[in-house]
Amino acid sequence: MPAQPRPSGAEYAIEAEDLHRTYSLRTGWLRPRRTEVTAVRGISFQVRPGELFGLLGPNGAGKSTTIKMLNTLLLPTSGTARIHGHDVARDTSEVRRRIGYVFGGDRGLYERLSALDNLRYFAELYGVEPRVQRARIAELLERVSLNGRENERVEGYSRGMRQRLHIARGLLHDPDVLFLDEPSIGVDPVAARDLRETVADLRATGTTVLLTTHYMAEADELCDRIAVIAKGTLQAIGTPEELKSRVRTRDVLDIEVFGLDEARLAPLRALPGVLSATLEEGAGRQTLTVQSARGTDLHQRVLNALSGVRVGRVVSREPSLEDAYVAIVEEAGDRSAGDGPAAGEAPGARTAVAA
Ligand SMILES: Nc1ncnc2c1ncn2[C@@H]1O[C@H](COP(=O)(O)OP(=O)(O)OP(=O)(O)O)[C@@H](O)[C@H]1O
Repeated sequence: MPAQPRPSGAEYAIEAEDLHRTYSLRTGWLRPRRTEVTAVRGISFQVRPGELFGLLGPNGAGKSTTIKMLNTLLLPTSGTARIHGHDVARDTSEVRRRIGYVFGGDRGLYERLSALDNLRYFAELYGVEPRVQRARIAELLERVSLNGRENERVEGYSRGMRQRLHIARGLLHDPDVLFLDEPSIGVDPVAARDLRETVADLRATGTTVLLTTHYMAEADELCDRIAVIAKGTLQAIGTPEELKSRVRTRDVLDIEVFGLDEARLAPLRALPGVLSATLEEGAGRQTLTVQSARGTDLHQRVLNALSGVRVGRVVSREPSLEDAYVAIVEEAGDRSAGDGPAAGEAPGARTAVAA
């Protein structure tokens, strides 16, 4: 749990109450018509001050839409959200004063300017008082480990350095709540580790963090609690350990395979005792993960079902947060459980097949 939450009059830093959001789209060219996409259908949760809270879910689950409603970029279609007790729709400027928003990727920094000039520019823009700017920028550069590199142009920065600069930018006005939307996307493993340290250090300042990520190891390491969203609704919420306990009664086999076609997963689904099978592709290799009820010795039967497929290492292991996540998302009927990179640091594609 966080060391020293910031004092606040409100019990919760973030409150979402039955949030809904529908997008209206114009489709068709000859005969245009309006269609509606409901991205978020009744999401409620609370985050305590100082908590590091993860929001996980497959592509299209509604994470970004939820964050945009919480950080005032989108109005909810119905429901309410509050930041430290301030309604996001009614007290917009007070909410904006209290939040910072950091998104992954390359947008949002001036390439031809140095890190220092970027921070000076945004400090002006965010109305940081001139007399506190200098000390604040120096403190943030140190906090994100960019001190000593602040006079270099951002165009020469690595992805990891840019992300840490993004975090410094998001903290310039000393927000109570920081939204971190996929901060480690496209960042190499070593830089991702540094980034995680930066995020973990935010705890010591009492900042509340809402983090979205597709990297389960990152969520497991960093988050006090995690909410899993699928199909626009909240499927599970709890500490990483609580979520993992949902699959504690399962056995997991990781099998390295080569050239496995998705169609070959069908016989695996049919095996008695198989609860799920996912195929992850990344860094030139495939890993087949099979979950089964504890005690069902599936090892040989799974290998028989893979006859003709080149098989490498086979590892039997304890269920991880990622296995819990796959189980939760599949229970929600979402077949894209593993969309995007998930287990390690390297981006990979996953195909989930519910048994
Ligand atoms: N501006 C928009 N107009 C229409 N539909 C949208 C818009 N933004 C999102 N959607 C739809 O709303 C649903 C939820 O999208 P959202 O971006 O919130 O999901 P997500 O969980 O953040 O996904 P990802 O992990 O891919 O970013 C999807 O079906 C998406 O296509």
